[in-house]
Amino acid sequence: MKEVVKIVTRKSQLAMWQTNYIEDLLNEAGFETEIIKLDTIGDKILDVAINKIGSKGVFTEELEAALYAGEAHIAVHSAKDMPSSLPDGLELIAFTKREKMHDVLVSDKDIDLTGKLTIGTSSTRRVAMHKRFNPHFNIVDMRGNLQTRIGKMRDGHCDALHLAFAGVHRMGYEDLIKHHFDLSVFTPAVGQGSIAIEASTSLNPELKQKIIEAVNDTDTHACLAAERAFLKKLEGGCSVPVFGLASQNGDQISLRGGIVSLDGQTMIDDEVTGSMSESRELGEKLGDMLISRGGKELLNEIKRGL
Ligand SMILES: NCc1[nH]cc(CCC(=O)O)c1CC(=O)O
Repeated sequence: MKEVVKIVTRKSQLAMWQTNYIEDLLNEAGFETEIIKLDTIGDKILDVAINKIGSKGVFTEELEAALYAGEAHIAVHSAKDMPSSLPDGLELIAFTKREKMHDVLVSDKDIDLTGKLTIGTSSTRRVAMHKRFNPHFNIVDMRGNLQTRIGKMRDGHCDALHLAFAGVHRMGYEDLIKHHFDLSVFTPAVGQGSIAIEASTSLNPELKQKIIEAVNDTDTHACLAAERAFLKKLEGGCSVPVFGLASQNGDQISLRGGIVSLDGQTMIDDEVTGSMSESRELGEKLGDMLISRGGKELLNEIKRGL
């Protein structure tokens, strides 16, 4: 008899794509899989901006309850949606090989970036970056899953949606991409493009090891360790305008990251390079560098303004 891995996930189409991707990896490794689908607060409350809902784990808490209760062995998340600190007794055990990390503009129309475009997004990072780099854009809040947002765009709420390439690609909307943002200018949120596996620290160690072997990409894991350590130093979640992206070259990791004020006026950013075996320390180092340049004060000011 094959061993069964019980997987808990959100119900959205993107979450299901990502869960099916994990299922395939586990099935190839000889496991059977069972899916439990749950709604999170982030899925239920759609008329409030994410940073106003208040809870840090808006897309994670209900899934974590299933892990605590032992109803599921693992939860599947977009790595980007994971707070930098997890609740006691839970850990991220694996990260999948990353999809392309950059952001894109999606639209039915031809897009002229020099024009007065109305852009839909619910990310404070994207709003702040546009205020800095594209102050002529009009930004409107756009919540909901990808399908809902595209529907709202087609109803005339905005000219284009600002989204992660990864989600657009996974949902098959690539032909609507009208612009690819440059990674070095429009640096993504920490974790963008990777799928994270969360488990209880009391998960059977042998099962945990087998799941890691089936799912984890070592290079991505090292990059995400650096990015998440950086975010943790800044005590940031996915709702603050912090960006961070690590890339790996041989046994070296380079990490670029920063904070941008909500009005786009102030940006503190820097880059560090170091050994892949010390990726977490590298992230902490970059965090400390930004803090010494006034990063904490900037973040406090941002949090007051949210
Ligand atoms: N914030 C929601 C979210 N979480 C993960 C993705 C896309 C997939 C990914 O980045 O891994 C998205 C949508 C988006 O930002 O466009």
